[in-house]
Amino acid sequence: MTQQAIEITGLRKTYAGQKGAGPKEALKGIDLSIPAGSIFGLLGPNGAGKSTLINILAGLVTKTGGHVGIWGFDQDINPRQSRAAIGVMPQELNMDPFFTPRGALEVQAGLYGVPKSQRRTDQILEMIGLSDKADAYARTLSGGMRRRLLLGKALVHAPHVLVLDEPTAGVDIELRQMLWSNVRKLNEQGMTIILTTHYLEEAEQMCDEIAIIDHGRVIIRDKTSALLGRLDAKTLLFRLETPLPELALPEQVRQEIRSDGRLSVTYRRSVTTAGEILSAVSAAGGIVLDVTSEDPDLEDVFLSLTAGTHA
Ligand SMILES: Nc1ncnc2c1ncn2[C@@H]1O[C@H](COP(=O)(O)OP(=O)(O)OP(=O)(O)O)[C@@H](O)[C@H]1O
Repeated sequence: MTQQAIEITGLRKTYAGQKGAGPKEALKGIDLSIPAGSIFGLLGPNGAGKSTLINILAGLVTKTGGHVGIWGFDQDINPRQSRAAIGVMPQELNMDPFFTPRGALEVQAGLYGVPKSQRRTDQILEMIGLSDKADAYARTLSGGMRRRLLLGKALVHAPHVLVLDEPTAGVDIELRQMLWSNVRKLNEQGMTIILTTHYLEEAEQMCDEIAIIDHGRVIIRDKTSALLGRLDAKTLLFRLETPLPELALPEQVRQEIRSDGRLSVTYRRSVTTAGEILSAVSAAGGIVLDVTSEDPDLEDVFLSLTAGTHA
């Protein structure tokens, strides 16, 4: 049996009401196990409860009910061991401006009780590409460098599980690639990775398995490939000689003009055939210069699962 890096059962969190508002039930009974050695994606719309879940794992938010096991340690019974098993790279970039990267890593290692002889400060600095900035004040570091330092800080105690909360939100392509190559390397060395991201394409490329959280509940959890296979949606893309008025197509078929001018028609293979769509295009007098097809991506899965649940 695969060892579970994380085992969560019946996890609930209710925040006390703020400014006259009633209590907020952010997690409504989450059951989730994350296999050791995997790269696991945690997705969901804003306010779904992802940060609450991560903060509970990190020991920063107290749960209202349920059980959390990290690397086999129950958070309530073995709080120290479960905390030592996990490292979290947070979203926010605020850090003490007077620390140098080396200083920040040393302090963090101290907080986790890593003895001096076991610290890997230079190795971590090299991995995150900050060796040449090791002794520069944090306030002189760029946003990208600070983010890399946050990754480094999450690694000082060599955790079994690394959690990345929106690690690539707003970062440039170069940094994104560096982060992902680091994450892949760490995963190859056996580290379990949990990440939240708004970039579905990224989750599709990086994650072995994905859970989608919505309104404090896990609404789906599956292997990434299986999740994509669940939808029988298909898109046909037409390059036409001249634009057409809206086609007469069944209601569930979505048509739009892409920014490159191509007509995109998305339909469900179990309901509509490609032939019907081609007929509608030619009935409208369309002259097709080129046609290609696209399979559904995670965004389609996501939209179809969370559609209609938001105000
Ligand atoms: N400290 C708090 N007090 C009261 N309500 C809170 C608190 N923190 C979060 N919430 C509420 O709990 C719900 C879940 O929030 P959470 O931040 O976990 O969602 P999220 O999925 O991480 O969203 P995002 O992607 O925007 O970070 C939201 O409705 C949020 O307003």
